[in-house]
Amino acid sequence: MAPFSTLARFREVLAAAPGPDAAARAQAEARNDRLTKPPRSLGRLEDLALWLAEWQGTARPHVDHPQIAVFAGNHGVTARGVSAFPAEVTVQMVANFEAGGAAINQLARAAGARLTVHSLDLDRPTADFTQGPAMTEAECVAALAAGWDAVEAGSDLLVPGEMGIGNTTSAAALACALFGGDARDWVGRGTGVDEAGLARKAEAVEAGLRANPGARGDALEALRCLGGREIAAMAGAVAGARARRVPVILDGFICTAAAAVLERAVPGALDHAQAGHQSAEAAHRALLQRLELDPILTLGMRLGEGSGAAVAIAVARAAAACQSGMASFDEAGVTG
Ligand SMILES: Cc1cc2ncn([C@H]3O[C@H](COP(=O)(O)O)[C@@H](O)[C@H]3O)c2cc1C
Ligand SMILES: O=C(O)c1cccnc1
Repeated sequence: MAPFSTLARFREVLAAAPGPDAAARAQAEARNDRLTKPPRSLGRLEDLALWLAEWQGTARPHVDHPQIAVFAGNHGVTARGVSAFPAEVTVQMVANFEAGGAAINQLARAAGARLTVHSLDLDRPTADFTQGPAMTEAECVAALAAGWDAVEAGSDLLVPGEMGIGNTTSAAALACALFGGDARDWVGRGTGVDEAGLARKAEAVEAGLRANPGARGDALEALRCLGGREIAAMAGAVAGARARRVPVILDGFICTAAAAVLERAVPGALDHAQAGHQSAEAAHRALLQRLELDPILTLGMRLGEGSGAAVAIAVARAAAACQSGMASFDEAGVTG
C-alpha cells in the first residue's frame, strides 16, 4: 500500500527514497573491467549495465521480469478540441489492450515483458484545466497511489505507459509550468491535429496556466492542476519503483512530463530512470534536455502506451546479458 495520503507526505516519501548501491556499482565496474573485450567497446551498453547494477544492488544485473504498466485516464480538456480523436477512444483502447490487439501488446510480447493495464476512473474525466484545477488533492493522491501500487513484487525493470486522449495537451501544460517558456514551444501534433488544432492546444495551455496560478511555483501542484490521472499514476509508479530500487525506462513525451514532476519536486528523484527513446512529438527533445536524459533509441515513434520504452527493454537486456554472462580474461584464458 502506498505510504502517503497527502501531496505533502508524497513529497517527503520521495525525498527519503533510497539512492544507488555504491558497493554494487564498484563491484560491477571491477567485473566489467575484466570482461573479454577491449575497454569501453560495448559503449552505452556498459553504462546501462552499471546503471542496472547500482539500482538492483548486484554486480550481475538482470532483465528477467520487466513490467510494462499502462495507465489510462480521461481529460476534461478534450472539450477544447485539442485531439484529432474523440475522448471515447481511451476506453476503447483499454478494451483493445485487454484483448491483446494494441501495439503495446505486441511490443510487450516481443520484449518478453509482463503487461499490466490500469484504468483510472474512465467514467470521471478530470476537470477542464482551462477553468481551474484538473484534480482535487484527493484525486491526485489516489492516482499517485494507484501507480505506486501497480509496481509488482519481482519486477526487475519498469516501463510506465499511458493512454488518455488529450494528454499531450496536459503534458505540454505541465512542461510549461515546470520549465517555463512559451506554450507554443511545448505543444505538438499529438494524434495528428492540424494547424488550427495546434493553435487550440497552445491556447488551452495558456488558459490553464492563467487559471492555475499556483502551478508554476510547485511541481506537485502543477501535477494536480494540469495533469491527469494516468499522468499522476505514471509519476507514482516511477516513485514506487525507486522505493523498491527497481530501475525505470521512460517512454515518450507524456511519460517524461510525468517523470519531470518528480525531478522538479525533489532533484535526483529520476536518478533510477533512463529515457527509452526520443519521441517525434516536437517538445520531447527539449524535455529530455532539461532533464539531462539521453534517449536510448530514436525511431521516430510518437505513440505512447509505453511503446518506445518497450523497444528499449531489449537494449537493457542486452546490456545485462553481457555484464552478467561474459567470461573474464582469466576465466577464458585470453591475454588481457
Ligand atoms: C487509436 C489510438 C491509440 C493510441 N495509443 C496511444 N495514443 C496516444 O495518443 C493520445 C495523445 O494524443 P492527443 O493528445 O492528440 O489525444 C494518448 O492516448 C497517447 O497514449 C493513442 C491515440 C489513438 C487515437
Ligand atoms: O511521445 C509520446 O508519448 C506521444 C506522442 C504523441 C501521441 N501520443 C504519445
